[in-house]
Amino acid sequence: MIHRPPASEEDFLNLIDRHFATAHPHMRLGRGDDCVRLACPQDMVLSTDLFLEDVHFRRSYFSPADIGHKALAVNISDIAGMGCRPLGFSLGLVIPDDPTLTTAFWNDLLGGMGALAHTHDIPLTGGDLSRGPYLGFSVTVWGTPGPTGRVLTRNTCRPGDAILACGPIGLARAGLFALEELGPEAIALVPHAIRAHLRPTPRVADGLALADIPGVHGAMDLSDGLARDLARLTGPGLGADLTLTESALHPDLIAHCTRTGQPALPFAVLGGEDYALIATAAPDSVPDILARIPQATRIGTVAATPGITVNGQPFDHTGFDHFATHE
Ligand SMILES: Nc1ncnc2c1ncn2[C@@H]1O[C@H](COP(=O)(O)OP(=O)(O)OP(=O)(O)O)[C@@H](O)[C@H]1O
Ligand SMILES: Cc1ncc(C[n+]2csc(CCOP(=O)(O)O)c2C)c(N)n1
Ligand SMILES: [Mg+2]
Repeated sequence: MIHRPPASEEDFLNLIDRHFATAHPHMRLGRGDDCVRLACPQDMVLSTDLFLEDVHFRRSYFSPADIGHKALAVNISDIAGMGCRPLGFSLGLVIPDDPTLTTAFWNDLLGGMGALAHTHDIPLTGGDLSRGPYLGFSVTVWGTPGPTGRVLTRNTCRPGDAILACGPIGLARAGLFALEELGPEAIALVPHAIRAHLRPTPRVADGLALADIPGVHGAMDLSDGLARDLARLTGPGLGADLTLTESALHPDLIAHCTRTGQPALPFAVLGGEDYALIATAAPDSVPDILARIPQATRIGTVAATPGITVNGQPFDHTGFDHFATHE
């Protein structure tokens, strides 16, 4: 039976129960009723993200466990981008009529998701499932601020603020392009880039640390690439002067760009799906930030006029947009 799709909704829900506990201190009443009853703190943040086959992932190079991990990881990353910690999540599933989506497949997928949920000690509080034209996930995750009660937002920086990044820039894009070109074979060439694309790590600890430093003015997670997300961080009327050297980029990104004959810096600035955090901060707080978050790097300065420059040159390409035809 493990090699066939679950036979009924009830079978599916039983499978979910095998991977996710029905009791947790955050739930006063767990899955099984019309609604979950939560034990919530007063101050919460909440976010929803879709994760769709052939838009966000492909089954040809994502393992089932990778799909489960990333569907949840990109959502937890939004909580991290607010400087908060996650508390729980719900899961919407769209499932095509496909004999290869066996119980074994779902066990692996829910196992990948469950392992990440376990890492962050967050319960699956409920969800919904339906037949549909292709495989898709809608995850809603919520969280709460850290001990200081501070939430980091966008549109809160001033000209002259430092721009910082926690996590590699552009690496996941190198992984995506290598996988799209070569399939799973790409792992031998650029293993870190492949992992960055398939298994992003939500940077919850970094976000909480940023929220704890008064000089930090704002933050967000980087999903559409610096070229598109920087303007969202600074808000209208401001821009970003980036100072980036190739030596600051990950060697796998350089290897991918060298092999495919393209300049590495623009590739990195366009890069999407890194789920790094970007933050703005008063310049005099940068040493404190770098001391407390050693993996953070300063990548530039907030400019008083809109637009992005990279090492003094205007950067006119835009990053990822679901509705644009070109990057
Ligand atoms: N269908 C929708 N209905 C209402 N609000 C939406 C809808 N889609 C997006 N939004 C809101 O628009 C804002 C930007 O959404 P978006 O999904 O681009 O978030 P993001 O954090 O910038 O990207 P990502 O989700 O990739 O991290 C969010 O506040 C989101 O809640
Ligand atoms: C098959 C395939 N084609 C293209 C991409 C690239 N991609 C898809 S969504 C996105 C931005 C983040 O998503 P969202 O804005 O929905 O949160 C990016 C960069 C991919 N991952 N897989
Ligand atoms: Mg986000």
